[in-house]
Amino acid sequence: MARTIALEVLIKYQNEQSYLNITLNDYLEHSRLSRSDKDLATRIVYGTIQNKLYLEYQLAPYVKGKKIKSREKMILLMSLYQLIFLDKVPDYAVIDEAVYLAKKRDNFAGKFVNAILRNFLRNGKREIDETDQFKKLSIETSHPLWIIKMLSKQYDFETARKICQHNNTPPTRAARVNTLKITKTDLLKDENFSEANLSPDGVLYKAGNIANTDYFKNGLVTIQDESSQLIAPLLDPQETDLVLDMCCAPGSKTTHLAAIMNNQGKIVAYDLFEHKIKLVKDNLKRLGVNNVELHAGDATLLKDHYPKAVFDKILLDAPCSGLGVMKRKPEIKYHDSSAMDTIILLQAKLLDNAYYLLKKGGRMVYSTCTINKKENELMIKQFLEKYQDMKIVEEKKILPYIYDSDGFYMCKLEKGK
Ligand SMILES: C[S@@+](CC[C@H](N)C(=O)[O-])C[C@H]1O[C@@H](n2cnc3c(N)ncnc32)[C@H](O)[C@@H]1O
Repeated sequence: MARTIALEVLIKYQNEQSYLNITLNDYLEHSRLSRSDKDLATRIVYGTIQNKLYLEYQLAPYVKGKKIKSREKMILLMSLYQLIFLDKVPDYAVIDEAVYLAKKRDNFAGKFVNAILRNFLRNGKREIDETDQFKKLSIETSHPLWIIKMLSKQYDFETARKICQHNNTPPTRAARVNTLKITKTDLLKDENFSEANLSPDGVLYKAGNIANTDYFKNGLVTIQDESSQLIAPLLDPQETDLVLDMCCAPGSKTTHLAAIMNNQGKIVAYDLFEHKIKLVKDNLKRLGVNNVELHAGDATLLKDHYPKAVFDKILLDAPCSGLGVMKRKPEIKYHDSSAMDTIILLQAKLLDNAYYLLKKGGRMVYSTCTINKKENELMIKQFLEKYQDMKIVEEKKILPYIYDSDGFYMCKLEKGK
């Protein structure tokens, strides 16, 4: 049953380009799987997508010149993932289940899948036969060649290798203490929590999914990566400030800003999508936040809705390519690189709006969860060329392998008086 669900999620992802985490959670919530079967389905789904190019490379010699339906191909990829990467699952169980899934549609497909998987077991894994170091790393770590080349050019090959290898390791379970409801000292009395590596408000949870605990349900903690937890403190909002959060959903940083402000002052928060505003509302309620005025709206048009220079502080946590979070969201690796041009234009427009609305002497933070310099350092360089009364106060970049956290960029800027 775990594999049936894994296959359905993978096919939906493939056909609809859906988000893996949302689709998987949806299927798991409506299933009757045991905890351990849910874990297995999760590992198969994430592992197959995380290692997709490598698995396709392993499959290639067996399907060369043959017509293969996309459903059968997915069954083969997820079975190869289990045979290669999961030690505790017996080979015969993987093959039996694969044949069962394939046969559901047609008997011949069952025989085809059986023959390929048994051949693979006889021959074993293929060594990567590639002399070009970029192509080799691309197959080895299942990152498209354009990402390997981009990271190698912007950093260097060794750094690109470390980033891509790290992206295939399991993510940490980081959470943020909600200081509106509990102190970190009190939370750490439960030994399932330990100190985080990087964020002063962060903790790590050792006992499974924190979302299922009363700590989470009662709003004492919230799930947030450690790098992301550095952004609200960098803005340093005060209890008397009027703060604008331009792209707020699902509200991780809005609620962090509110906690730092002790629920005082006011945060005006926007996000483009109505359905995401609902997620923010739920988080505000769960975490006991009550100083936020929430709007669904396009933040590239805010200049038309507010007078110039009204906000003391502005957070622009911009939509981005997400290349810093490929470990937690492996499907990002396979997004079309051409989407980047549209994102860059959007980021520049949002920055124009932030500039217009920031008070003289006010401070803003521009942040992204990508490590692509065009969306980060270069974006800010162009911004500073355009608005010469802006200056950088502090700039930080976190590569994902350094603290085992998401890759993030954050830049604090000040407007001249
Ligand atoms: C990086 S996410 C924000 C994460 C959020 N700050 C948090 O910490 O939970 C970027 C958000 O920008 C929103 N967005 C995209 N285009 C936008 C626009 N034109 N105006 C406002 N929000 C936008 C997306 O819906 C997405 O929720």
